[in-house]
Amino acid sequence: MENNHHLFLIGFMGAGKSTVGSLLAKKLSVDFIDLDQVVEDAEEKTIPELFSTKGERYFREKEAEYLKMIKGNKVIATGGGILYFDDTLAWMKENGTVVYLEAPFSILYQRIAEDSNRPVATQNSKEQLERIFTERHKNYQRAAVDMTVPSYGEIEETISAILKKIGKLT
Ligand SMILES: Nc1ncnc2c1ncn2[C@@H]1O[C@H](COP(=O)(O)OP(=O)(O)OP(=O)(O)O)[C@@H](O)[C@H]1O
Ligand SMILES: O=C(O)C1=C[C@@H](O)[C@@H](O)[C@H](O)C1
Ligand SMILES: [Mg+2]
Repeated sequence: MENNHHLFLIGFMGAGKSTVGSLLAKKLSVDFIDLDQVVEDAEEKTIPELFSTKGERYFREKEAEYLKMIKGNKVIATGGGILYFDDTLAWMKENGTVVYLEAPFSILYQRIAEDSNRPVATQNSKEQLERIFTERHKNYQRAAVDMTVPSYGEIEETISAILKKIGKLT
């Protein structure tokens, strides 16, 4: 059986995975999948509803399960907690390229602070969130050693940097 060749965008909440992912997919003329949206559609609940009714662990399990069902050659915006289970990264590496959209915590915090759709952001203080960020940043970087792209300037620059990294732009 042939492997998939997806492009997985990973990174903290507000890193731009959804925004960049959808524009990038258009440029590459491939389908875009927002994994958070896939989970919400399949479960017929919003992410805050899933967290409050079924719990975080249930959401994480479903997120990993639905990710592994995606076939083909797509740009996939993952959820910020996609590295929750170790084997998810192994699966992503076997099924495509993992790109980390990186930005400093101060910028990410500004982007997510006003939004109530991210339970991990609303349920933690700024200090707690920064600790979560510091821990995850190490893991995101390790997961995408040569594929880390700045995501705090112009969106077009982020897209060009990804295209360069994946060899679609010289
Ligand atoms: N260079 C950039 N790259 C990506 N996003 C940027 C950039 N500059 C500004 N932004 C803004 O940052 C926000 C990123 O939000 P987005 O919802 O795409 O993040 P996300 O990574 O999908 O978050 P989540 O994990 O919560 O789904 C958007 O409002 C986007 O316009
Ligand atoms: O960083 C996280 O843990 C999350 C990020 C979002 O993309 C969603 O997947 C959900 O809100 C959890
Ligand atoms: Mg998103």
